Amino acid sequence: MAGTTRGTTPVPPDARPRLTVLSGPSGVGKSTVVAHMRKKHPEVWLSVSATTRKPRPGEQHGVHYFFVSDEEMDKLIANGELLEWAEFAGNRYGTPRAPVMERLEAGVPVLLEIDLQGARQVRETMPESRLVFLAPPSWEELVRRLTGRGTEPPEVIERRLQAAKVELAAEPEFDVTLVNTSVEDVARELLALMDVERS
Ligand SMILES: Nc1ncnc2c1ncn2[C@@H]1O[C@H](COP(=O)(O)OP(=O)(O)OP(=O)(O)O)[C@@H](O)[C@H]1O
Ligand SMILES: Nc1nc2c(ncn2[C@@H]2O[C@H](COP(=O)(O)O)[C@@H](O)[C@H]2O)c(=O)[nH]1
Repeated sequence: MAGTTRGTTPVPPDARPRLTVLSGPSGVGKSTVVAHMRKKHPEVWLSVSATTRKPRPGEQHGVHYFFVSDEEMDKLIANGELLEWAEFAGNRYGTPRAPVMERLEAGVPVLLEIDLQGARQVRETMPESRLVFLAPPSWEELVRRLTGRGTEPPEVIERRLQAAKVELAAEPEFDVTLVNTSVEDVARELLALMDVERS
């Protein structure tokens, strides 16, 4: 499903970077922050998830997501190929396991951008991971961002906002909270947390 890092020398477990998980309600700005940080630090490897959601205009298979059918997702789950997976607002999403493990073994800093349910699964299976919660400056601003993005119809926005209430209540489960007031500031803080850049 994705490229490999075959040929690289494995880094001893103690010297490997911790897996970083970025979660937060839909529309808070996770993708925007990650795109900003990777412009300056493309060496941070962002996992490409599989999803049953239909592509938005401009989204490319293998770049933004692996867009799969329900049957293909069933197989990925049944074959144990996903590190975690969840149903979110009517679609399924999951993290392909092998590419993540290969990068970590090669000493590459790895970032997952996933929902709360996925973050909880990673906490269970990889307790050494760092869980970062991205919070909006306010509820009103979250609604403004999600609506203003213009990618979902009103009924989907409503589902995502219902999920957002649950996600916001789970903030204390995370190791760190960053408030997305400024994309530049949050990207810098995330890079510092990942030991990629000093703050
Ligand atoms: N700090 C910010 N200030 C103002 N607008 C922002 C900020 N960060 C992101 N946005 C805007 O908010 C909208 C949602 O951002 P984005 O798509 O990155 O959210 P997301 O958390 O990745 O959402 P989803 O979980 O649904 O994929 C976008 O239109 C983006 O430009
Ligand atoms: N548990 C997982 N959640 C994922 C994964 N990939 C993305 N996501 C999260 O889903 C929602 C909706 O994403 P969208 O692209 O449809 O707006 C958002 O919270 C993502 O972070 C995954 O592999 N596992």
